Amino acid sequence: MLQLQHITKIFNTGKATEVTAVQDVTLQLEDGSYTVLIGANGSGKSTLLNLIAGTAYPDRGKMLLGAQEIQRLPDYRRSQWIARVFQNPLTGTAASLSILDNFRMAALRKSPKLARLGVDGTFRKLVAEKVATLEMGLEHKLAQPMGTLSGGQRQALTLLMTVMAGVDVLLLDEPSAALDPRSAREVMEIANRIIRDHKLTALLVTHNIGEALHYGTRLIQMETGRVIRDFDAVAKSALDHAEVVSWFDYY
Ligand SMILES: Nc1ncnc2c1ncn2[C@@H]1O[C@H](COP(=O)(O)OP(=O)(O)OP(=O)(O)O)[C@@H](O)[C@H]1O
Repeated sequence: MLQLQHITKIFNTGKATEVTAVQDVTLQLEDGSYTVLIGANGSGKSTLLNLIAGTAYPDRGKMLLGAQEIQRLPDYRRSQWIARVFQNPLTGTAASLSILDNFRMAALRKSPKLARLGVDGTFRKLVAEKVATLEMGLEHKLAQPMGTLSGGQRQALTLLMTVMAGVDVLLLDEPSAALDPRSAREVMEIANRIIRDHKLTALLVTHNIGEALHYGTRLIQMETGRVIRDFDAVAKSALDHAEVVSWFDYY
């Protein structure tokens, strides 16, 4: 379980531009849960993801992954448990390296043992098998540079790499926002399958209300750094598009 206890993040403390991006947020993300986070621009969603990933540290509060306190651990230490997929398909993978080499790098992040595995045929076979499950035909293109693939293909492979690296928590930061509608749906479906099959604890940030309603087991809304709505799976399933859009009418 990932627990956030009274997490607060303030930027530009003491200056005229001071802003409390995340304010006293307490959340428990159960193992295997899939939480969708929505909120207007500037409501603190990305900052919250940064605080969980470790690219920013909270000013106040505690964060626990299982029994371990992680709020002061740098991102590269947390990356063995926590992965993040960004909006831009170019982020997170090396464009000039082949698909296979990108998988090797992802494995290296997790464990040098896996990287040793990476130099023999077993690893290639394992990657080919996993890539085949995407049903995009990419298992025949493992030597192709990542940069030559479409955005949807890159996002799908990025998701797969995070799982092969054996993480527990997956942060999805508008992963479909830069994709055409068909690729967006494809990537969201792949993410859904991966989260379910690998029992990941997932947190998705999206501005797409359709996605927010269709995916996940919980829906949270942030406003000015605070969690203002929190719906479990049952309450979420009773929501409709118009109602969720109305939550933004204030703006
Ligand atoms: N590095 C920073 N320095 C100063 N202020 C920041 C910084 N990062 C975020 N903020 C401010 O914190 C607040 C929350 O921003 P954040 O990016 O977390 O919102 P968001 O909900 O992710 O927005 P969006 O939907 O536009 O991505 C905003 O007022 C923003 O201007």
